[in-house]
Amino acid sequence: MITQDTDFTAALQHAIDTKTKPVGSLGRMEALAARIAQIQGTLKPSAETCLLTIFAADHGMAAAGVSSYPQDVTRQMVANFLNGGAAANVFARSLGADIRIVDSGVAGEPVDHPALVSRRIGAGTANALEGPAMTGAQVDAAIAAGRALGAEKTHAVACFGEMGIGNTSASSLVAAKVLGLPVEDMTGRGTGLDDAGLARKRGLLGKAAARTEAHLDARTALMEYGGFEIAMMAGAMMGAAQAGTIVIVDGFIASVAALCASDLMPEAAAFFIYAHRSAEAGHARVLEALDAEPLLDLGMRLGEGTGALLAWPLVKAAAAMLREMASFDSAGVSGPA
Ligand SMILES: O=C(O)c1ccc[n+]([C@@H]2O[C@H](COP(=O)([O-])O)[C@@H](O)[C@H]2O)c1
Ligand SMILES: Cc1cc2nc[nH]c2cc1C
Repeated sequence: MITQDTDFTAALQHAIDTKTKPVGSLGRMEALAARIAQIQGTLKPSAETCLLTIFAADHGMAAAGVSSYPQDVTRQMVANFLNGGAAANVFARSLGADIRIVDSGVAGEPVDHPALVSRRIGAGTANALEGPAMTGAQVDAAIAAGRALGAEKTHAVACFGEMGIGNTSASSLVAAKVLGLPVEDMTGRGTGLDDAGLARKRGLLGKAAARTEAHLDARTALMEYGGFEIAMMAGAMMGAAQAGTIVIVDGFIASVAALCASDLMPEAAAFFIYAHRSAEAGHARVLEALDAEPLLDLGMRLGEGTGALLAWPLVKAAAAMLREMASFDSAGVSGPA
């Protein structure tokens, strides 16, 4: 938990305001720097290292045709991540971030690769359109496994991403239940459904939502509708916050995981920095509920942690500004007249 006192907060604002720039001229970068300083409890923060963890899992719902891509893509993309060919790999390499891939529950036989981190809860969830996606034991195991991974403090910044065909459906249902809103308002095109596909998805998710009460706590919502990767990511966000690590939250699915993490562990929310506004309908509602204004708006809707990676340089630069910029005093520059 962040427990910086009012002296620290005052000293922090003073440090930002006395940098060699007109007061407030670095705009939102100033609030970002302050946030990082609060998280790290120092006026000389640093965000020089970054680890992206991608959680992959499958969804029983995928078989009902809620996505424009087949379920096999989840497994094929895991191979692509391991071969370094996905957008997340390219962005991570380009920016100097590290990356690890976690099998949270990909359908079929376990993927066999030396670099893959296996935390399989099962071979995909059950079909949440018909009954609970997972058991109580499975949701608890997924959260616990994520929490342990997130708590490993190896980097200053943790980005979390996901891969799972059907997981925008799972996320829409989880968000709707946690927020007590109609799932129709939360449902979007995911990987790219056309109008007919979206209408069909809306109908299916509406029926799935009708199985349970309008409002559910985060654990129950994850159990009824979630995915192993979403629950594991929520746990990882909680673990990272507990370890004092800055968490950069990616797009729609990651924000739903952050919503769940904030519900399960309210003090974790102070460690979350929202990377970007996804083009997925429903993200705006979730961001609003979280009172979050993301750093970027690039029209992206890929997932994999790609938006989080792109936000990391801003986080890194904001920390460097506070740590390294001269003050009016130290540089001998005249302050405001
Ligand atoms: O992160 C986002 O905002 C986002 C928005 C739409 C789709 N995705 C990605 O697309 C996949 C889920 O889409 P769908 O249509 O299969 O539910 C999953 O692998 C996500 O990483 C991700
Ligand atoms: C190709 C592809 C890559 C992805 N990465 C994240 N979600 C994805 C969905 C698809 C379909």
